[in-house]
Amino acid sequence: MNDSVREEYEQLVEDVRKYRFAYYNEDQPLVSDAEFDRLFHRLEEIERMHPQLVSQDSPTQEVGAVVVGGDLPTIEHAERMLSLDNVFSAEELRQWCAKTEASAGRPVRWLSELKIDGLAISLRYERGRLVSAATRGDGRMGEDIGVNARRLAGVPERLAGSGHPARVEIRGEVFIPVAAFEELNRFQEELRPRAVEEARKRWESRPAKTRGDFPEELERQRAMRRFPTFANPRNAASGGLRQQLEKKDGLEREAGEKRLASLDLYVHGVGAWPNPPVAAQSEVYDLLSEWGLPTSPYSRVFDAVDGVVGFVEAYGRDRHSVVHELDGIVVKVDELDLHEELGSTSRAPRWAIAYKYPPEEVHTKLLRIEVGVGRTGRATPYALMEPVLVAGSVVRQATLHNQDVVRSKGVLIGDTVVLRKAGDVIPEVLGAVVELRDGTETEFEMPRDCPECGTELRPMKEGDIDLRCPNAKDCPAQVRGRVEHIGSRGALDIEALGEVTAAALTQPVLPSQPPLQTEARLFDLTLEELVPIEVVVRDAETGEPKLDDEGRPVVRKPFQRTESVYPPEAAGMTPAERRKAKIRKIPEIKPSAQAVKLLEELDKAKTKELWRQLVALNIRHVGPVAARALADWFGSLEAIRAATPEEIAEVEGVGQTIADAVTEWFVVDWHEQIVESWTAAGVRFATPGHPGPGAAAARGGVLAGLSVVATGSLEGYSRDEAKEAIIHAGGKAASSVSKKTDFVAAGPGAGSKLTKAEELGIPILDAAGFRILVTEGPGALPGGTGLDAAGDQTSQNDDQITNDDGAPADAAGDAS
Ligand SMILES: NC(=O)c1ccc[n+]([C@@H]2O[C@H](COP(=O)([O-])OP(=O)(O)OC[C@H]3O[C@@H](n4cnc5c(N)ncnc54)[C@H](O)[C@@H]3O)[C@@H](O)[C@H]2O)c1
Ligand SMILES: [Zn+2]
Repeated sequence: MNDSVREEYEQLVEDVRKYRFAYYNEDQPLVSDAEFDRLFHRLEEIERMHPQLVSQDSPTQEVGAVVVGGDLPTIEHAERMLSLDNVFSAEELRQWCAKTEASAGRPVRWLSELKIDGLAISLRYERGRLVSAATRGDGRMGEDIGVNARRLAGVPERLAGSGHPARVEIRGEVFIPVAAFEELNRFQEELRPRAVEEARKRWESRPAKTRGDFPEELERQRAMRRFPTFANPRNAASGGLRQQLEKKDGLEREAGEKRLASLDLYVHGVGAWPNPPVAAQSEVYDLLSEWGLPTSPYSRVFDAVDGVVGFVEAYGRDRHSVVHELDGIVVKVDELDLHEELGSTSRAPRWAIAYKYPPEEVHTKLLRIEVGVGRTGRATPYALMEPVLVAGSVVRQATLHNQDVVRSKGVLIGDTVVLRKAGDVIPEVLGAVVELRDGTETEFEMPRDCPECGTELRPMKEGDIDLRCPNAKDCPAQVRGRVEHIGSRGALDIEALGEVTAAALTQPVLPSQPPLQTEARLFDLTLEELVPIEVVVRDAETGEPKLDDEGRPVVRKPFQRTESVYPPEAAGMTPAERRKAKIRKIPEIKPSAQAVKLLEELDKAKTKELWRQLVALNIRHVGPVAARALADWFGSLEAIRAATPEEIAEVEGVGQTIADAVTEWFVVDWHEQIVESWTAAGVRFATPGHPGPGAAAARGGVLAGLSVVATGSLEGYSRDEAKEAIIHAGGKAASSVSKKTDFVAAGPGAGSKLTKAEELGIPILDAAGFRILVTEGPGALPGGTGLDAAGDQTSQNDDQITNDDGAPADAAGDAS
């Protein structure tokens, strides 16, 4: 063996010891579990290759924590508590099962259980009475957590039933269920303002002359440290069980009580019980359950390994359907006589194995915090991290929402942070690994000015946490957002106008003056303007510029292509003449197909429906549904502009919020300019043939005064089309069923709205009935109008349909 291996080995031993201590004794992991497992595996590998290295005190021979020197007294286990060996793939699992069956010399039944991500405890019962409770510790000695364990719901003071052994150690896992964990963190949050208030009281009780100003910010930060957001349930459970409540008082005591109350337990084994009256581990569980101990409802026994692998795969897909966090599956030989026969190593039994799922929580480095500005001007800080694989995808960016969230997470730039994929998709920074700081980390400061246009950020309303860039008119980020929105499917649906094109038009590298400083000139764009544009290619996910091999941003020219053509002097020459004159083709810059398409599509968009034009104006709250209602009622932008807020609010499907937003929109100069220049460019802000405001109702539309709910999928109508048909017929397209609803049209997939309608006795129509209703009116329905059941003809404006974002989530794709 060479020196470098020895060196690596010694480093590994040292690291594993250090990480274990931090993890078990301080509930403060320094590396992620995946990283720890990797190091541990490497250690095992080196020892397999160089057995002479293995000494008794190698970490591979030990169960885990060091228990001496802590705050709690220690207790010796009657039988050692062991850890488990790991496998990381179905392949390794099958190999392990095959090997185990070979050692057993006969087929084995496999008990498969969820591996609970909690901490192991041992409950010692003598003749059915609880005498002590301890953590696993180093396997021989554990910490005495009897006082707290006695308060867990799953720990009976006396076992139920009879025939209890003289002595038995019941092993289990203490954990915090996912739901309780979320509640616990909410509780911690609620304690913080209370802590600040207490501090304020103490401050007020001091003589006014000496006390100075109340240090509110300082107290807020102190409260954050006293009642932090827990990063994961396992560590919160471990600390919760090992806390000494009697030493706490006040809010700390309350927090401790809450934490203890959030703990739960499943038992999964026994120790120091020489002759249990059963033959299988699964039967042990039945017995424990009869004794009143909580066993896991998720365990299954399989005759063949395929069943086990299926179990592993099923929970791999469905991890979040379980009440607790799990980090793997534990597979145990069910037959107890084989446990004896197979025995254990000094660290783990040979009759059980833990299959570990890939991690969903990882550590990575927080490189920078940047601030993005969106369509409505909101400034959102987001974390840029060293790329890391979590739950199957590479993550490098996560939103931090606002400056308060950054502060409450306590992360500094340069920190090692804990990253999790929440709800399986959205990456979330949970917090920092404070112990790994080296002093070079810096605090994030929310920039004073908009990073895109330099205007000072401010809250729009008093008390708003979010800061916004007030420069709505020509902040490039906001213009880019609005232009992209104009192209989206819920607005003018312009395929060539996606995010890259929007960026090219509003924030190009070249020319230095972007073609669009606001959206006013959108319909005046010319090929000549488009062709020279150069834009930086940005990562769709992070918004960061993509870099080439030499670290320079990748720049594209989406609107130009190069074509080789003969120069003008070659005009009219034959190929032979050109050859003779040595005239070659020269490259010439031409508009790309993308440029041509964009202008064509823009041209077509000018005469699209009025409601689409309204959505394209980016008026707050005016999304497709509200825009349709406005367009149907007023028939033109001119009529909408001429209306008072009261008149607008009276339109079915529109309420005061939208009405105010619309009226306020017209007051702004540069908004008027948009309307003017779009009109001049040929945008049609009117529905041809519309007879004027209130037409449908004035015409006495067939549904005038009636409220209709459409639910489920109605053949021949999309959701929006169904609403549109109702509004068009002069009716009110309501989104929830109430006593005021006159008809419910229900197709396949209709859920609670249909049930509600049945309960209320509201007439229910299928797609065919709905078609008759919206075209010919209720009188034409087969079997009469059904209006007897629906008394109220003057349904009110009670459910206005607003959409804060003003658009559906799907934006048009970018063809470039
Ligand atoms: N991040 C770090 O720095 C760090 C340090 C040390 C250990 N760790 C992590 O701790 C774990 C290793 O510790 P370990 O020795 O406790 O091993 P382990 O967690 O891999 O497996 C053994 C434990 O699983 C528990 N368990 C859960 N459900 C069970 C069930 N149904 N049946 C039987 N046992 C069940 C038992 O308490 C048992 O002691 C690894 O996940 C490792 O990544 C992390
Ligand atoms: Zn700005």
